Formats: sequence, C-alpha cells, structure tokens
Amino acid sequence: MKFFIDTADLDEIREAMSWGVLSGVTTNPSLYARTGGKLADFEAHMAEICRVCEGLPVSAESQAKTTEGMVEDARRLAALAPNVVVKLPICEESLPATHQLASEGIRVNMTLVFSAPQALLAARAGARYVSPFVGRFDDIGDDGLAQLETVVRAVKNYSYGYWDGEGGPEIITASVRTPNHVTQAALMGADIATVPFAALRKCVRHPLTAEGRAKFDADWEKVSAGA
Ligand SMILES: O=P(O)(O)OC[C@H]1O[C@](O)(CO)[C@@H](O)[C@@H]1O
Repeated sequence: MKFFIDTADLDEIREAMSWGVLSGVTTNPSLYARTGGKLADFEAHMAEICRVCEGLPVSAESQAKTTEGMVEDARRLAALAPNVVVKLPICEESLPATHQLASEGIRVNMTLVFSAPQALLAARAGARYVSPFVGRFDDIGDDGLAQLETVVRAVKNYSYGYWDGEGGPEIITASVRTPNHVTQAALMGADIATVPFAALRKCVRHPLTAEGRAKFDADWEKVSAGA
C-alpha cells in the first residue's frame, strides 16, 4: 500500500516528505481553507506543493459545477505542474469531463465516492484514481471499512483500458481517521491510503514501541554507568 498525505499544509507535507514514505498528496477545498489561504493564492499554493513533492501526484480539486468548467479548470490546474492530478466529485457533470480529460492524458482523482456503482462509473469514465471515503460512513454510524471493501472488490474485478500502463485506476482510501483504517485497507488490497498528518503520526507511534524504547534507554544507562 502507498501512503499519500491528506493536507494542504506545507509544513506537514515537508515533514512527512522527510520521512521518505510518501507517494503523493491529496488536498480538498476544506483542507486549503484550513491553511488560511485566499482564492487568489490557490493555484500558487498548489504549484508550491507540486514543487515540494516533485514527481509525486498532487490532487488539486476543481469547484466548477459544469462539465465545461471542470475541463477548463482541469486544463489550467494540469498546466501548473506535471504532477498535478485534478480532483472532481462524482456526478453527472464530472463523468464526461473525466472522459475528455483522460483522452488528453490529464489524470482525474474522482472524489466523494460512497458506493461501488459510483466507483465503477468513475473507473469506466477514465479516472486515474478513485477515492472511496471511510471515516464519514463511521461518523454516521455506518461501517466505513465494509463500504470500502465493496468498492475494492468491485473495481478490482475489471480492467478499464485507460491507465493500465500506470497500474490505474488506483483506489485511494480517503477520509482515514485511524491506524486501523490503514491496516484494514491494506488487507483488502486498496492501493493507497491518504492519511491526515495526525493520523499518519499515530501510524508511526505505538505505546509498546514507546515502552520498549524507554526500557532499552534505561538498560543502556546502566551499561554506560558501568563503562
Ligand atoms: O472526512 P474527511 O476527514 O474530511 O476526509 C475527506 C477526504 O476527502 C478527500 O478530499 C478525498 O479525496 C480527501 O482529501 C479526504 O481524505
């Protein structure tokens, strides 16, 4: 499984990049809003993320509401850097946009996916990435991981002909909240988990690791004292 970081915060991205584990970045309008960024600076901010993560896919979301607007936005965003992936929400307008963009070699990450039929349609339209959400199902008392499993199993049953050479369409496990979401997504064979920085740090840490380190440190102190 590959790890993407789910944030628009450049400090978080730089730190996670320094760990050497990242394969990409996803952002969305809420994550950009959280940085305090202004509309006028949005494209420059995305270009900067692309520069920091050179060569890794960086998803930047379009807020256009029509097919034509989405295609226009996507072409403009894709021109910012070669590693831009355009994020579009699954809807009637985004399917033809995705189909058109795939024919131009522009990669789409189809977001706000909550069902297998949505995911299958996204893949069929030519999405390079399909992003089923997990945590938001849990938030409403549903089982996000069970929902993810239906998407993974359904999508992986077929090939779609657009991004085969790159191993696409890849499934990005989105709306990840916990290390267990990552574990279960990996066991299901989801290609990618996009993880917020705080959850990524939780994936690094474990109470038994902390306890083990403290014990080793204490024993090493004794060894050093006797030296
Ligand atoms: O439920 P959350 O934590 O807001 O996550 C929303 C998800 O939406 C996305 O935009 C999906 O692509 C990701 O950035 C994020 O994983």
